[in-house]
Amino acid sequence: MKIGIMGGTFDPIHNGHLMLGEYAARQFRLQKVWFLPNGNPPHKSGETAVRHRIEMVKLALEGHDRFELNLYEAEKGTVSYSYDTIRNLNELYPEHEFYFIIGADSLFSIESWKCPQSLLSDCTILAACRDEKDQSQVQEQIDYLKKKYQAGIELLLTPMMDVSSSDIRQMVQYGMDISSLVPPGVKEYIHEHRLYLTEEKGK
Ligand SMILES: Nc1ncnc2c1ncn2[C@@H]1O[C@H](COP(=O)(O)OP(=O)(O)OP(=O)(O)O)[C@@H](O)[C@H]1O
Ligand SMILES: O=C(O)c1ccc[n+]([C@@H]2O[C@H](COP(=O)([O-])O)[C@@H](O)[C@H]2O)c1
Repeated sequence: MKIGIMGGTFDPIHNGHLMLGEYAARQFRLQKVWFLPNGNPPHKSGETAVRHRIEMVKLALEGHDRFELNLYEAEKGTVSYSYDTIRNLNELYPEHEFYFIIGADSLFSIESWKCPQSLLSDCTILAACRDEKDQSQVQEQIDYLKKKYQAGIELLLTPMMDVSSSDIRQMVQYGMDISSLVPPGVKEYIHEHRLYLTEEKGK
């Protein structure tokens, strides 16, 4: 089966993440997209407790038949590096073909990730470009990485969706309405558990 991997901190998950999963599935005929909230992100700190982030992912995925929650990184207990996740998923599920979905900006930093050669050899990367004017720059970077690492990287075209988890956290703190940015269940969860009301996040 062709499986998309959407890794992220999802603090909180938002409509941009869901849109990315939908476009990847449609454009590359992925049968499933697995959402992997990371327990200990390699590049961020002070994130909300993983149990909250998992619950919000569960609520957001309701009604999306192709989307599934995968707890591999969340339950790992150590920092989750993408190369290690993909290597382990390939071992656990040799019958599947994995497509790692990332924002195109990550393509410009992926060489500083842990073991990029391993990650780039073990799966196909789908790099989402959100801005048409940047498309040629992104294509140049794809060509560079493909040549250097013999990598499989494809351009994923998505509409521009100007939303990020950091914006949402700030909006909640300022008492602003986030209804258009997250699924209703996620909005309710954030309010019920009083997440993001202060700079210190829910533990
Ligand atoms: N609005 C969006 N449109 C398309 N892709 C997005 C969008 N927001 C995030 N992504 C992608 O989703 C993946 C997971 O992102 P993450 O969970 O870090 O969310 P984020 O909104 O970027 O968070 P933060 O604002 O806290 O950095 C990344 O590959 C990121 O590039
Ligand atoms: O493996 C790494 O070194 C690495 C470094 C930065 C980010 N990642 C992964 O990339 C995905 C999206 O990360 P980000 O920074 O866009 O939120 C998420 O699954 C992270 O675990 C992975």
